[in-house]
Amino acid sequence: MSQELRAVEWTGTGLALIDQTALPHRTATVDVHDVDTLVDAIRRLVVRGAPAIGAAGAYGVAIALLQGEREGWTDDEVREAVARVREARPTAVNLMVCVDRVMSRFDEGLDAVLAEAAAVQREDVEANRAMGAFGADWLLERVGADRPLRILTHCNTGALATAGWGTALGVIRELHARGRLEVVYADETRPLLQGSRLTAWELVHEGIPHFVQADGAAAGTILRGEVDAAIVGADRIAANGDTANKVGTVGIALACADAGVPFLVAAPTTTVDLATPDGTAIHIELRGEDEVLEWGGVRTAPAGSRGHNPAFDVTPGRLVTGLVTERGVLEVSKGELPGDRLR
Ligand SMILES: CSC[C@@H](O)[C@@H](O)C(=O)COP(=O)(O)O
Repeated sequence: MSQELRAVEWTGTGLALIDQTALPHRTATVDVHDVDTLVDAIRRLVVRGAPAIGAAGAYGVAIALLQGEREGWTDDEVREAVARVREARPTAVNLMVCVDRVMSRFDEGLDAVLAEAAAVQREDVEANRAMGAFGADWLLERVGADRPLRILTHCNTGALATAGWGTALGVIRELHARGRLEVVYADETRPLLQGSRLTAWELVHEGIPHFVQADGAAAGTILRGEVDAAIVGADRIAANGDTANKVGTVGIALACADAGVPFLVAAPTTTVDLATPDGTAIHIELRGEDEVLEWGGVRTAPAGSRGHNPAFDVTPGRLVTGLVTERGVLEVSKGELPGDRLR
């Protein structure tokens, strides 16, 4: 890609968000100047991916301050509006962490808030670049450097899901840049197709060879020996390494464990929630039934069916071969736990 994508951009007066619901067929942006629009954009997945919603939430504090100025809100009303942004989605801890970080500068006013939000964004890109290098080094050392690697990934963890570059997709981009990547198996990622719509779109733009496959194909592809490693992102990682990520992830981890294929999670330390002891304490977002009962606004399941639509699942830490953060790689399944190593 000639110019790095920016899913979340501060324009000087508001946010310009790439509308990820419209991709890959239409490239559009949603302009955000008020809190309701931002909360709606986060809920509808106009902006999505844990680090990207963290960045949007960080700038959300500035949006609330500016709207408050225009509409004569009290400080408490601005804080209430910020709380609505902070709670727009429950699983990705980055949203809460980034909003809280920027709120620590609230009393200093708009310039300080904007400087902190810009730092959140800049540091995320730096973290992604570092993860790319650590993850690629680990894979080439542990999996083998004798031939280019075949990597499976799930959901979208690229520039669209972050402040830039990507987490798991950042490792994949780094392998490609080093000439050590053969092919990517990109799971389509039902029900909202972040894999086939967004990851494949990024891979096409990067010129990275890939197959889009149905989620149900992943375990078979792994067990047939067609994958050297799986790499995914995360929405929240507990102190014991249990990892919440897009629904479907735990099945990939189980297949990898059975096949002896490394299963890596790549996420910045802003996704590690040391206050959460294990995966049972992670709030899993339950989304609307229509997302699984309909496609493109047309009902696909019979009338009378109910839909079960958890947006995420939890992979036990014992199945996580490596957790790649900007601080290096922890071999979680061998007992290198975030709670011990990342405090
Ligand atoms: C770098 S993005 C990491 C995760 O947020 C990603 O894998 C994921 O599960 C995104 O879910 P989404 O519902 O699309 O926001």
